[in-house]
Order: sequence, then C-alpha cells, then structure tokens
Amino acid sequence: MFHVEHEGDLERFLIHSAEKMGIALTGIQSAQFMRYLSQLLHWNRTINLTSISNPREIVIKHFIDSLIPISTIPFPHQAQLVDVGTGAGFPGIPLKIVRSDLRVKLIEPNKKKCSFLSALIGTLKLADVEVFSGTIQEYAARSDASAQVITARALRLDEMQPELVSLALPAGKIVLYRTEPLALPDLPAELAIETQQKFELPEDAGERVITVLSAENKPGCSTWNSQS
Ligand SMILES: C[S@@+](CC[C@H](N)C(=O)[O-])C[C@H]1O[C@@H](n2cnc3c(N)ncnc32)[C@H](O)[C@@H]1O
Repeated sequence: MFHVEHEGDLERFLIHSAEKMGIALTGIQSAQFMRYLSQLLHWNRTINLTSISNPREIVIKHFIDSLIPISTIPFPHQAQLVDVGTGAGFPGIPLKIVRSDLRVKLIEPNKKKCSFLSALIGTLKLADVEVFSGTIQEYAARSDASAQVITARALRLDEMQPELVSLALPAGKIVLYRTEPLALPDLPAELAIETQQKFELPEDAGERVITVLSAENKPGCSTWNSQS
C-alpha cells in the first residue's frame, strides 16, 4: 500500500491530506513536518520511537492522525495542552505545529524519547513546548500541574484514570485517540462524553475514533478499564 517517494511528493501529499481535513498548512508548517519526519527516521535507527519506517505511512498514521481533532474540536486560544505518554511527540507536536498558540506539555517517562523530543523542539524552533520527563502520576502530583486539554493516543488509560480525572477537573477536556468508541460503562463517573466521532485515515489506513470527555459533577467512584 505504501511506497517510497521523493520528499517533494510526500510534502504535497501531506498538504493535500491536511487540506481535505480543512487544515491549510503554511510553507513553514509543512517544512516543519518534513524535518520532523527526517529526525524521526534518523533517531529511530538507534532508539525505538516508532514501529513504522515507511515515510508515507508516518505521514498518514502519525501526522495526519494526530491532526484529526484540529478542525472538529475548538481548542481555546493559548490553551494549556498536556499530551500524556507522548512517545515521539504524538499527537502533541503535530497539534503544536498547526496551532502555534497552544502551550504544550509533553509527558513522557522514557529518558531516550525525552532526549529526542528536546532535540526536536530545538530543531523545529517551537516556543512554549516543554518536556516533562516522568509519568503522568508524577506530573499530576506537582503543585503547579494544570491542563485545559489533555490528549492521549495509543495509551492504556486504566492505571492513569485518577490523575487524568483530577487534571481535567473542573473545566478541562480529555481528548482520547481510540480505535473503538468508548463504552459508557468504561467512563469515569466524574466525566461525560462530550463528543465521539469516527474518522477514516487516507488510503484505507484505518479508522480513528476521537472521544472528548469533559467534567460533569457526578458523585461516586469510577471504573475505567478501556484500552486505546
Ligand atoms: C504506545 S506509546 C504511545 C506514544 C504516542 N502517544 C503515540 O501515539 O505514538 C505509550 C507511551 O506512554 C508512555 N508511558 C507509559 N506509562 C506512562 C505513564 N504512567 N505516564 C506517562 N506516560 C507513560 C510510554 O513511555 C510510551 O512512550
């Protein structure tokens, strides 16, 4: 399905795919994505950042996939976005490239991935992006921990549920990148599903469900045993 191609063709493919989602990438933004791609491929030779090695597949399954919520979720201007378990920066960095006003915290406990992220932030000259080298549990324990939007992609959430809920309360939103819709019994008691939408990735690369949770004052304890 995927094939190797010239960088110019790949950049045009990225621009075209983003356009179809209602995102008009500037020349600077598409160049940032191409640089991100080359850094990812380069670092991936020595540290395990992604199992995907085909550039076109990276564009679809990491970049385009990360950007899905941009045109459907009204991220507030200069919102504090916390990307939990960001790995190689997904979805936090693609969202930041397109929405440069966002103030982004990338939470990642793996030290080698954090080194990659710090180098990447410098290479892409991204302002207002910080790497927190630790777990979400460690981040949530800090007195200055806060988030207006929390993103989580390809993450087991059950163990992180209390921290995600406490960070999201009282007014934040949690944006989950899932492969299946979240079932109601899996919902934490303090949160409600605000929206849940299914999207098709380009070139039959699969489906993505974006689930947005927001706080709702419900008493009682919760169980959240989902996996995305
Ligand atoms: C499957 S990867 C997903 C990475 C990225 N979100 C993506 O979609 O490509 C899960 C990441 O979560 C990180 N992680 C594991 N436990 C965590 C925790 N308790 N708090 C924050 N991140 C965690 C791992 O180090 C890993 O990089």
